[in-house]
Amino acid sequence: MLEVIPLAIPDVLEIKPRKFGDDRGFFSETYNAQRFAEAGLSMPFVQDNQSFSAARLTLRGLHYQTPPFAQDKLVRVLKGAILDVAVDIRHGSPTFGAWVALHVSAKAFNQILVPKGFAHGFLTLEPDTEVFYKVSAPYSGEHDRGIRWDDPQIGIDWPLDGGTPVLSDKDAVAPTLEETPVIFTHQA
Ligand SMILES: Cc1cn([C@H]2C[C@H](O)[C@@H](COP(=O)(O)OP(=O)(O)O[C@H]3O[C@H](C)C(=O)[C@H](O)[C@H]3O)O2)c(=O)[nH]c1=O
Repeated sequence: MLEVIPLAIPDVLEIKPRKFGDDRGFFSETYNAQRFAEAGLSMPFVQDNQSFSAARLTLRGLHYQTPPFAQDKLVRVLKGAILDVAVDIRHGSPTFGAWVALHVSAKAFNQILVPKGFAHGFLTLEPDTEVFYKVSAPYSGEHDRGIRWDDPQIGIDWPLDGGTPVLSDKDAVAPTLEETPVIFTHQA
């Protein structure tokens, strides 16, 4: 019922729920707490988010919330496609400052699980892209933090093809990882 594939940073997972197709179309349980628990994923999702980005090359991120409002995120695309990126910001992690990316799209019907301790962002690859994601802690504006999408020390290879990303004012002035205090530490 659930395919779980660790990415290059194995804490970050690709998830593929089962899809039941028939003459009408398809049905899928896109989230099932029991199935997730059976796969060792028992984070308690408490909030659903949805964002719509009209322009291709809209870039949202890199974001995270500080404890006690740190969030695990289960991200999928209802319409269009994104390159979804997770950056390990756990001090002491062997992959601290490293990033991993996954193409997530309505067509692929895949999801990405980004755990606490990672900064998260995505670049839309098509216009009118709609992203839906579950988070394991409620929003808290005062705990909402960002890191530069183009931090040279992280070096994310965003597929901009020479284009300029559409950014929020907040994301345009985010600090670098180096300028960010220690918030998460790696639990070996
Ligand atoms: C995230 C969030 C935002 N808001 C309000 C705050 C702002 O007035 C407005 C837009 O927020 P923001 O510009 O932070 O939205 P995004 O740039 O899409 O941020 C999100 O996108 C990146 C990819 C993430 O990983 C985070 O989930 C989240 O930070 O919605 C809420 O009321 N609740 C929320 O949970």
